[in-house]
Amino acid sequence: MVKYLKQDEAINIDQELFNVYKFSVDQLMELAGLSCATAIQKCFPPISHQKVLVLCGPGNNGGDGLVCSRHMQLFGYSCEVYYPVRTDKLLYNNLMHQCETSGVLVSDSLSENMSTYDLIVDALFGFSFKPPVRAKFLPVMNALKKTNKPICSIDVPSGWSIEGVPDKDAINPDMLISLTAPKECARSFKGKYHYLGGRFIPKKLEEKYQLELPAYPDAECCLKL
Ligand SMILES: NC(=O)C1=CN([C@@H]2O[C@H](COP(=O)(O)OP(=O)(O)OC[C@H]3O[C@@H](n4cnc5c(N)ncnc54)[C@H](O)[C@@H]3O)[C@@H](O)[C@H]2O)[C@H](O)CC1
Ligand SMILES: [K+]
Repeated sequence: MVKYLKQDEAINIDQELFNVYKFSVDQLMELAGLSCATAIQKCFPPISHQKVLVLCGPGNNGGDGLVCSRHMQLFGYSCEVYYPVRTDKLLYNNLMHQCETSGVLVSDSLSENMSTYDLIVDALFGFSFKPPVRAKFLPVMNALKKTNKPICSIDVPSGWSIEGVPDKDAINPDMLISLTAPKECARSFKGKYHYLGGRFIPKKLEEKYQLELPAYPDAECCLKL
């Protein structure tokens, strides 16, 4: 059985990938975002889910969302990104520029009416989230709670504490793509599709943390759990 990670384990693995294995954040984010776009394409193809809203938060989970939207646009979706709190770093400025020059509309104003979209991608918060949600993100979290459109969460359903059980009024995504390995809270996931993505963990690191990752088929970058 694949291991479910505690918050500090997920953070330590991430740090080890950067500091010991010398990956750059750009590299891992590109692989993570591509694996998310690929998994989404398998479950919600563009023919039936053309118009997509990608909600991007202030950290690397939001960065995965930016990358994911660019790949989804290439796969034939029409993507719009809601990105309210931006990090003024070269990586994020470049990711935004790449989105815009790929035809993805990036905006900092929220369309309250999510019913015009066929699919919502939730890239607001990942494994570094600490509840409760801060004021700036309450409107988008409330809109997400209300929508009846399918939600696909990247790495963690936003608003869920990483190790606990979700609140009664928490979002209930239809799809979850766990990156590297599922986090403890993913045990409460009741949606239809649970995928694993982020196929970049060296064997030695997998063994050190006893991740027990399932074998990805062939050259696939994601896997249905
Ligand atoms: N090893 C991997 O699997 C990789 C995963 N990636 C993705 O990176 C995120 C984790 O990124 P990180 O920057 O550490 O944190 P988050 O995106 O989860 O969020 C931090 C961000 O959010 C703010 N924040 C925290 N709590 C709150 C709150 N209660 N309300 C509002 N805002 C909050 C905080 O201040 C930061 O700004 C992981 O989940 C994956 O998606 C990498 O892309 C590649 C390696
Ligand atoms: K998320």
